[in-house]
Amino acid sequence: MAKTWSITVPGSTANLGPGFDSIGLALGLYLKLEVTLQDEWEFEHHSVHLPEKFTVEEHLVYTVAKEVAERFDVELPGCKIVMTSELPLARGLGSSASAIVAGIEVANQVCELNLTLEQKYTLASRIEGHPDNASASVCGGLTIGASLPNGDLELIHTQDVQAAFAVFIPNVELKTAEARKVLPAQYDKAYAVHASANANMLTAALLTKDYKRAGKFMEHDLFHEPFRANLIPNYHEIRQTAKDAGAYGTAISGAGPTVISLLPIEKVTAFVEKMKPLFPTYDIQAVRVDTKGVQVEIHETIN
Ligand SMILES: Nc1ncnc2c1ncn2[C@@H]1O[C@H](COP(=O)(O)OP(=O)(O)O)[C@@H](O)[C@H]1O
Ligand SMILES: N[C@@H](CCOP(=O)(O)O)C(=O)O
Repeated sequence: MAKTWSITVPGSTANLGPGFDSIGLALGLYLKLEVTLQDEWEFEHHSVHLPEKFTVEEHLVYTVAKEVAERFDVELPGCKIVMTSELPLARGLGSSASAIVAGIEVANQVCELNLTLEQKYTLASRIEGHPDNASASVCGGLTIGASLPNGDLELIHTQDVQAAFAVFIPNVELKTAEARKVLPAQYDKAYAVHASANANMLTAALLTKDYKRAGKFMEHDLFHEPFRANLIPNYHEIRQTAKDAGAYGTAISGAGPTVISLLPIEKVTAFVEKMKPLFPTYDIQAVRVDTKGVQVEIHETIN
């Protein structure tokens, strides 16, 4: 019997404004892998949204799968991986986190590790460096995470999100590592207290489904947006235009340069149509919330 694994990983948006490095939301834009066993590692990329030049040894999916196999002290067999993706790279839609989650799932399947959801999101968050995108890609829905001093990750997640989102994806990349360099090393006490109060309000509003208020606090981040705004094309114009067209609020998606608006479900289609001619160089899409997280289908064929 030969096995093929079909692995589907959702992309994600992180932060939603002040939920910096903690809040993630899985989006219905997917990275897909078809995995078969063979002697040597090989990747085939079938999408404009995937790296063009790469070596197997530097490929994020491979390096993560290898790291996970080594951590569990098992041999990683050779694999052929055919990938397609709806996630543009370095746009703030969690492509790196989805590749990390994919690498963990590849190792989980081909090495028969039987990882739990908790092991997957803990590993993915450690590798990515923050739990927001990684947890959302593993669990689906809305995730709120925090690492404890001993390295454990506490996560609350819910699939119950009754609001709509639209993304404005510009045709430029911004590497997350670059967008993290502009952030201050420290915050003044009063500033941090204010920033954290805004994050608390965002979280409480999201969990009580008070989306109007969630939108308001999406626009009151003090942790990262004030320092990144200049890196984000049309940041102020999009926020204002989106608000005028009925969005509850708009924030940088992850580290940018995409921005994301939160809207009442019934308004999202008209909103997107209204925005398209106003920002013609952007790919503007209504995106649904993914509620499943990473998914695996196993197909067995007789050789
Ligand atoms: N499917 C993938 N396969 C291999 N590498 C990937 C994949 N997706 C993302 N990456 C790597 O992650 C980088 C983008 O990561 P990052 O700057 O964090 O942006 P993003 O906001 O999209 O996560 C890409 O340039 C590429 O090196
Ligand atoms: N919390 C991180 C999120 C980065 O998300 P990405 O999709 O841009 O990788 C940050 O804001 O740096």
